[in-house]
Amino acid sequence: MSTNRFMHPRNIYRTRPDFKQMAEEYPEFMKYATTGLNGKITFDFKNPDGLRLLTTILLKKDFDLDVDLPVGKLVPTIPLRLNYLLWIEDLFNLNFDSSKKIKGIDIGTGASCIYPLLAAKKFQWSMVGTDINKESIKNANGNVKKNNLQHLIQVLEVSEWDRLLPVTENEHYDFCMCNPPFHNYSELNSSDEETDCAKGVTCELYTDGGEVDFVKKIIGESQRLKNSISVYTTMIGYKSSLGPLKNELKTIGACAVAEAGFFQGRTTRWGIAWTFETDIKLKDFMPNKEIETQKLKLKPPVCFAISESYDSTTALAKLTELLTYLKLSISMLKSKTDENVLYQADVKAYENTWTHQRRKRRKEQRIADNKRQKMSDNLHNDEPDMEEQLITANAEPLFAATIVLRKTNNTIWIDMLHLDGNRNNSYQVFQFFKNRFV
Ligand SMILES: C[S@@+](CC[C@H](N)C(=O)[O-])C[C@H]1O[C@@H](n2cnc3c(N)ncnc32)[C@H](O)[C@@H]1O
Repeated sequence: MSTNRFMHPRNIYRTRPDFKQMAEEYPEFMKYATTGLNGKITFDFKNPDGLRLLTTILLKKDFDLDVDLPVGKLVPTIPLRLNYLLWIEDLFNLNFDSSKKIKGIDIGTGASCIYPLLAAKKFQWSMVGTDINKESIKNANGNVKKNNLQHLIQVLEVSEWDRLLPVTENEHYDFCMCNPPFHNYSELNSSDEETDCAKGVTCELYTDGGEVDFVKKIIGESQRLKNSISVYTTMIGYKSSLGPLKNELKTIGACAVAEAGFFQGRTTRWGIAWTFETDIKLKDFMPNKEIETQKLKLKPPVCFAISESYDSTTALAKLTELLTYLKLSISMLKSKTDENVLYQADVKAYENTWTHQRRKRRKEQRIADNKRQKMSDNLHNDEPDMEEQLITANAEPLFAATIVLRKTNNTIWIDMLHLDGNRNNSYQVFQFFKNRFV
């Protein structure tokens, strides 16, 4: 199923960019692309320099922005950045007159200064972008000047303990936004450890306590700032962070809370918005909801009882291990009604990981070695890659299902519900689980 249709309706990347036209207009594009016998252009998305060039071209072509993306810093994926900004625009359309001059803050603007640049150019919003990294601040300032946007964008260096407070003294803002470092430093392998921010991309993606702690600090500051900012928003990299953050917002008494899903290619990110102003309306943006209801109408369940040698704990551990092994994309589902449900998730497979296991293990080892090499070359980039977003955005999953682990009358069952995709794949994945559990 194409996930492009879950992009924001006004996202121009719902339609794939025309590579032929790009190659004609930007000859350097062909440095990283090849033309097949059928005339089809294939771009080398694995090349970090190519990805940087492609992003620069898209920003020029689609937004008339000249952006310098330095080596060793995050290359921002534009479809995702647009999805987030368009949701914020939706929230303003709900609340403000279109003539209102909007003022916003981007916490952690990065070397690209991508959100302020897009916000200023596309919507004419005034923006303050903050960051803790001196190199990023310098490059961000350079990008603002290059595009003559100094009248709309200000870039501020802040301390790592601050989020909003240094910006908001005596000033009212309409909104704030943030693409936080998602991961916790403790998740870094000790061999990869690189805690010094000056060294590059790691500090853009990692923070003490991960995104939950990072955003909790924003929430804490918002409790002090209250109506100094009309709409607080942030992006989230893990769906599991939504729960704890929404709980935190409940405890501090936010008047309204809304959430969003940003779908692009195989990558999903989430957004949360909150306000303390009683007359501000917020609205969820969950474009995949429609598909969730469609799924309920799908085929009857396929299930099997697992071997009695498993108890609830070992069955759950085994299932989690197998799902990780199969590299399925997983969205956890909460069971509201049935306490016998031990695990419930929507899973999707985009590559066949269940056949030719040995050959695949060797390939994986080679890829892992390459990745480690890249990391030490400081090219590691945890962003959803542009290939996923622009090319495989149209890819159908090979297999999709809801997987449930449940205990009924002392027997543990695995159900595969709402099977979708190729029948053969569904059958093979079913057998894969059955062979390992029965
Ligand atoms: C994931 S990057 C996002 C960069 C850019 N906004 C983008 O979307 O591509 C997170 C950024 O937050 C910055 N950062 C980390 N802690 C910060 C803090 N306390 N205040 C402001 N920025 C911070 C990092 O230096 C990094 O540039």
